[in-house]
Order: sequence, then structure tokens, then C-alpha cells
Amino acid sequence: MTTSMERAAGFGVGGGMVGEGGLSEDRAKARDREEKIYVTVRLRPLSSKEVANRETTDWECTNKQTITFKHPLPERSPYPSSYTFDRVFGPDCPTKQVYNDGAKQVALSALTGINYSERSLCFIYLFIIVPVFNNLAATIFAYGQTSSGKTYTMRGIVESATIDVYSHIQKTGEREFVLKISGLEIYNEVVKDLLNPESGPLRLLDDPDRGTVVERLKEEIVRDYDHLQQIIRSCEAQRQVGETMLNDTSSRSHQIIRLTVESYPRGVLDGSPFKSLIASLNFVDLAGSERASQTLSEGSRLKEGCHINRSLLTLSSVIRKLSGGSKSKSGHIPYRDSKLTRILQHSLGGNARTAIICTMSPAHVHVEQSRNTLFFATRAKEVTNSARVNLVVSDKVLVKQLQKEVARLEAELRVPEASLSSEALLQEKELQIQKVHPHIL
Ligand SMILES: Nc1ncnc2c1ncn2[C@@H]1O[C@H](COP(=O)(O)OP(=O)(O)OP(=O)(O)O)[C@@H](O)[C@H]1O
Repeated sequence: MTTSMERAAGFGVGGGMVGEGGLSEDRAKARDREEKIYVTVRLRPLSSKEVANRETTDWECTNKQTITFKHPLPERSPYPSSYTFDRVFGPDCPTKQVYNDGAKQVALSALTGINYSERSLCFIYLFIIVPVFNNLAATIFAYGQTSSGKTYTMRGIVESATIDVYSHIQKTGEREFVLKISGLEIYNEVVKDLLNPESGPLRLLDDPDRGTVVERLKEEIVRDYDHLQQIIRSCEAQRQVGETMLNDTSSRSHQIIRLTVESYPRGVLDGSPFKSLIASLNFVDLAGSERASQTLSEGSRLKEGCHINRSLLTLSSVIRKLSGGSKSKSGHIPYRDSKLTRILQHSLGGNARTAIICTMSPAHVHVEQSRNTLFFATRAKEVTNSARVNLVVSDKVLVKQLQKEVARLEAELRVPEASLSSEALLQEKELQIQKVHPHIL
């Protein structure tokens, strides 16, 4: 079955149900966990063009966490010679290892972070389990100058992460899973649907429950692993790519692919109150910063470059403000200055787990851009997210679900030929709950 549905997909991480308007505090039980963004740096090998131009390598990874400028710096140099991150990857490092050490934990946290085995995390009203929504999402970014290896890296990350998602599904036989995917690009500050390119520019809306919402963004239900790969490939095929002096296949837009994983206890899928655990994984392949003087862009390439640089500048400003400690965090953060930061607002300083992989060329000709990337990465390390593994439903959703369940139970009790008395029915409910959440009763 290839069911697809068009709807306004909430890109605000977690659908904005936690910590936003419309919540009763006493219903909200969240475990805040302050978490820094996980920041890694990947140094690619010199490209054949760079080798042909007799470029030298400026950087080396001196240990698992440190990247060092290879040449002596003048005494009063404003630049450090070494930079330390959660992990750095040298030119020989395969993408699989970048995934394992730089993104896997964050990717899987969207799945395994759902802690529905904790008694305190469930709400029980007369044997009705209120649906518990996991609002946490994982976001993996690739950031770096043009031709530094973002798309190369993200392709491998997406592949490994989707393999892990399916492996998790296979291992979790007691639950039934529904995977949905959506994809968008931001090209020249216009949001486009990669699954439905004919739809034209999409608007961003502010939803009090779900945060920033991309209106009419198509979300497709995934049949299986092969289908997922096929959709991802078709998103890539739709993405704006152009040739520049630095990259024959330069991505001219920011791409965000979102995989939403919903799961239900097996056997209680239809009309059950035992819905629904939702997690999402965002894969963000940013367009690369570039200098017109290096890319020799003109015409539409130049215009694209300006839009790319401007939105990356806003991203840097957001990161800079967020990294300034809690004082400046409470000040104005310019999320709304670009579509990119608006859409990614919750992944930056919000309820999310985030990994940023910064990619770099080792070539001397790019030394300035590489330092900018390292500077960005250093700032990003200081950004704290409040990852909440939780457990809240908005009032609206809660009331709706409760009304539905009460109506269903009333209907069951009203049927005269029902084989079960109301006491037996309650016992049956109790058994059902025990089956699904054995620790609770
Ligand atoms: N780690 C790597 N090992 C080998 N080749 C790489 C690596 N990283 C990138 N490359 C190669 O370098 C070139 C540029 O990479 P890529 O297109 O991923 O850069 P990008 O940062 O996405 O650029 P842009 O911002 O212009 O889209 C490609 O030919 C790619 O195959």
C-alpha cells in the first residue's frame, strides 16, 4: 500500500507539545535533561583538483578529539593552533565510523529515548492510559563550506541511520511501527516540497501546539526499507544542484528530510487509547557557505550564493547567541530572520538531541573558511538543549482522546447482549494494560 497524505507537517521538533502553550502544568511531567549539542569535525582528503593545483594540507587530527593547524602561527596570531571537539575524523575515516561515533547515539535516541517503561511517565485514569507522546526529536546537521563533503557525509549518515531504524523495528516485536517521511528544501529562501515539487512555494505557519509548521507539506507512509531508500533518492533528485568552480555538483539549497516513527503496542492498533509514541529524526544537509571570489559565481549561482550565505549567517548568529550562556539565551534569538532557523528552532536550544558534523577541506586555499567552520563548531559546542524524554499531551489532544475513550466504553457497557458485565469489562481492561505495561499494575 502506498498511502500518502498531504498535511501540514510540524517541523517544530516534537510537535511543540512540551513547554508550549495549551498545557496544564500539573499534567505535564517532563524530565528535563540539559544536553550540549554533540559536535564533530570531519576533514576530507584533498580532492583531485586540489592535488592537481598542488595544494598543501593545513590540518591534521592529532588525536580523537583534536584538530591542529600544521604550520607555526605568528606569535600574535588571533587564531588558536588546536581545536577540541567531541570527536574529529581524519581524511581516511570512513563515513560509517563518522556515523557510529558522531551521530548514531543521537539518531537512536529518538527511538530508544522513549522511556515508556517508567511508571511515573504514564497517566492512568480509570484504567485508561492517556496517550503518551514522546516529543523528543533527533536532528543531525552537516555544516561546512562548499565542497567540504556535507552531502557525501549526510548520504552515508542517512543510510546507516535508516538501517538502524529498521533493525530497531525488527528487534522490537512487541510494538507495531508506522514510518512517515517528508522532505523539503529551502532554495533562495523559498520552501519547496521535495515529495511534491508541483505544489509550489510552501508557507510557514506558527502553530501554538506544534511550533513552526510547513503548510501542505506532503508526508508519505513508508512501506519498507527499499521504499524508504527510493523516496530518499527521489528527494535528492529533486534538490537544486548546480556546478560551481569548487564543486561540480554543489547543493544550492538546504535540505531537510524528516523521518517520523510512530509505534503502538502490537494488537491494539485500532481505536485504542494505547497510542502513540512518536519520534522524529531530522537529517539536515545545509548548503555550503561560499565566496563569490572563489566560486566565480555570477547570475543565478551568485544569487543562490547570497541567499545561502545570508541564511547561514543567521544560523551563526543564533548559535552565537545561544552559546553565550543562559543570560544571553534569555535575550532575543533571531530565529525568525531566516526560514532555516525558523524551521530548525527546536533543534537549536529546544527540546531536542542534536549532532552537528562540520566538514572541512584540508587545502591551504580554504584556510579562512576552515577557520570559520571551526569557529562555528566551537560556538555550537556551547549550545545546550533541554532534552525532555516525555510525556505530555496538550489539553486539546488529551480531552479529545478521553472523550473518545469514554464514549467507546459507554457504548460497550450499553449493549445489553454484551457478554461481559461492567466489572468483567474493567478486569479485561486491567489485563490488557498489564499485557502492555506489566510494571504498572
Ligand atoms: N570524506 C571524503 N572522502 C572522499 N571524497 C569526499 C569526501 N568528502 C567529500 N568528498 C568528495 O568531495 C566532493 C564534494 O563533496 P560534497 O558535494 O559532499 O560537498 P558539499 O559540502 O556538500 O558541497 P556543496 O556545499 O557545494 O554542496 C565530492 O566529489 C565528494 O565525493
